Order: sequence, then C-alpha cells, then structure tokens
Amino acid sequence: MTSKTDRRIVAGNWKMNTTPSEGSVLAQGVIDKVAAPVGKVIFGVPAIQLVKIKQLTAAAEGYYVAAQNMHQKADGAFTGEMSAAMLADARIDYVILGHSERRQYSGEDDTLINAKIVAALDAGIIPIYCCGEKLDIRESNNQNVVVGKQIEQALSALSPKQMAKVVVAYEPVWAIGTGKTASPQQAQEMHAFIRQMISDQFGSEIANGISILYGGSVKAANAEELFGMADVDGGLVGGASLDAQAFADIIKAGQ
Ligand SMILES: O=C[C@H](O)COP(=O)(O)O
Repeated sequence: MTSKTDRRIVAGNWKMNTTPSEGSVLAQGVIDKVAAPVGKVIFGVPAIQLVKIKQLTAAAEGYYVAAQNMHQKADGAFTGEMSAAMLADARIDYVILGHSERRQYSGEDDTLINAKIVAALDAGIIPIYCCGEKLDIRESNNQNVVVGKQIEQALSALSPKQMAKVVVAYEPVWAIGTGKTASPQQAQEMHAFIRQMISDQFGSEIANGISILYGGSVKAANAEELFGMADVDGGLVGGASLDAQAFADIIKAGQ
C-alpha cells in the first residue's frame, strides 16, 4: 500500500520569474541546502531554462523538472508553442497543466486541459493538473461543485493506467499570491473530496497512490501544518519557491 511519504512532492512554480542565470543559482542553492529530500522535489521553470535546469539536477537524487505549459498537438504551425515530444526528448519529467493563471489569461478550459493531459501522458510526461475555485464560489460554499466539475472534465476520460500517473494540485484561486492560505482543514476537506472522486471513478488503489498537492501562499511557516493533513501530500509553491532558503525550509517541513 502506498504511504503518505511515498506520495510526498514539493514542487516550485517559478512562473515568469528568474533569468536563466538566476534560475541556475536558485536551483543549485536549493540542492545544496537539501541534499537528500524526502519524496520528490520539482522545479517548474520557464521554458528557456528547462534544458539547463534538467542538466543541473541530473546528478541530484530526488530532484525533477517541470514545464509550466505545453501544446496539445504533436507538431505543426503553432508559433511559440512546445510539444510533449520536445519535453520528452529533453528528459523533462513533469508538466504543470490547468494552472489558474493559464485559465485566466489564456482562456484554457478543462476540455483543452484534458487534451493536454492525454498528450503529456502519451509522451511519458507526468501532468500536474491544477484545479481550484475562485473566491465567490468559496463564499457561496459551491467549491465542491466547481472543483468536482473540473476534475470530471479534465480527468474522467483517462484510463485507470493513465490516471495512476497524474499528480493533482488543488489551488484555490483566492489563495494564490494573496498571502491568504486555505486553512489546513479547508485543504484537507477538498483533498479528501478529490481523492474520493478519483476513487469512485478509478478505484481506491489508484486514488490512494496519487499525490494531491496544495497550492496557494504556502510558506515555511504554514507548510508543516498543511502537509501534516492526511490527504495533503505536499505543495505547489509559487512565490516562496523563488527563495532558496524559503523553499528548502518548505521541502523539509514536517520531516
Ligand atoms: O503554482 C503555484 C501557485 O499559483 C501558488 O502561488 P503562491 O505560492 O505564490 O500563492
């Protein structure tokens, strides 16, 4: 049976921050501070840094690299885009898909995100699927309806074998970059709900093996309590992943 430690992942999403020079210093700084992380640590880096950060992490056990987006088509006239095959050839391990910033600024919806998830899995890249509700939805207590629909549309067409590979990140939009964190209880409730949905659809073995990460103003000060919840397997960290010491402290939280 998969344990909570087996599911542990701390991923940093650098978003559109750090130049290639700064990114290398940041990644190396984290590796130097946490030589043998418990679970997996992922750097989600800007496209231009993928190859370099992959080389830098190659000898560092427990460290992986994620792209922040990817196109759903195999190839073609899509200027500015990057395919799953390109990521696979560069040995990139993960791709963040469905982040709320891509939903907001690039109009991505769960039908498109589903196509991207399937393309990533077909190429051997692990998708980190992001879902989460906006503030008005939380205030009207409709978060389970909205997140449930996101999960259903983006993940339900997958085979159990495909689903077993997916990482889910619950990121309440109202907590992203706002300094407002979901309480450990709010995070736990939603993570348990997501795991139950996956269990209903794909079976309990798959649901118990999947990593469900929390994202939204995770810091060293709140990571231990959040990661200590039964269904919170780690975090997808934005702002605090840009500081080597802060991110190292989050990686070590609760260990
Ligand atoms: O992908 C990461 C999330 O958007 C969280 O960002 P944040 O930690 O800056 O709130």
